[in-house]
Amino acid sequence: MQFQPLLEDIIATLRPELGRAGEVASYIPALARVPAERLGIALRTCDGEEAHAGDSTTPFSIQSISKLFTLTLAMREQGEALWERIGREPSGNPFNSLVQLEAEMGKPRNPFINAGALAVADRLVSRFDAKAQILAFVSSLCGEAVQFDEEVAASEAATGYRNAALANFMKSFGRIDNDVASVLDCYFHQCALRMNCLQLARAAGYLCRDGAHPLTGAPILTERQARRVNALMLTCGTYDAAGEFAYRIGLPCKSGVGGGIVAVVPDRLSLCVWSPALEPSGNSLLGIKALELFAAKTGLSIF
Ligand SMILES: NC(=O)CC[C@H](N)C(=O)O
Repeated sequence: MQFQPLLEDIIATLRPELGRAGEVASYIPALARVPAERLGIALRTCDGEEAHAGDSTTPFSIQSISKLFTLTLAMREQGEALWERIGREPSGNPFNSLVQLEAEMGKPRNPFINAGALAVADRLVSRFDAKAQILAFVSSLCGEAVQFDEEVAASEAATGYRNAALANFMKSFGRIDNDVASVLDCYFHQCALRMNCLQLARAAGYLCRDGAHPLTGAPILTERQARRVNALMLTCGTYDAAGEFAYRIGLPCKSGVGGGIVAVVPDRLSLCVWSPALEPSGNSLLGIKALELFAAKTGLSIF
């Protein structure tokens, strides 16, 4: 398949829609300043072929896409024990919702909502210098040094009242071991990783290769674990829009409020789209359309 002209065609088709609809996330002040009129797409196949178009090398804040990488680190470290603290069911609620946590005694529904990612961050903070580990891991996956955007991390820390509430609430149920401040610091930094579409398409490559490192082939996860991360992405990776994503796109996806979405075609390729204007559930509006076009034009889907 000729991926480069296909990606260029998707960008050309959607470019006229830039700036027309959706809202850039404004609840994190540093994100509100990102221009909405950006659109990039990149992919990397299992054989190492790459294609990219539009704003595919412009760095952005990966936000909740980071939940993929921290979950992977925690699965590597903890194996099945991780699931004593975190569930595996879609929440059907916004990513930062508090409502289920009380009824479910502080056990988050899944690792991709904020509460779940905070519980994962707690596991990582217990084990090692979590921020350094995350940077080293993600840099290794994409083969380039990635950095935290300290301005975004500070901006989240200054306004992250809901995340602080979620972490404190879980702590009150005895489900967070470390002090809340260090768990939040880890979480705000992982969300503030700055990467571009091409780096993310590379970094997510282990998910289309049965857990093998995208560049070296070394095992990152077992085949079974990789399959399970894909299952969680499909059911929980795009919050309360997961059903709509499965219906329209049919691929495991993980989104972030920075406007990025990573998608996986198992045994074929990993891809990333980016456009900062979001629909109401916090997923990139044109990112969804780009993935929908990609799935329609290639016929690639898990169904
Ligand atoms: N969905 C997201 O990308 C949310 C991440 C964001 N940092 C938050 O905690 O609200």
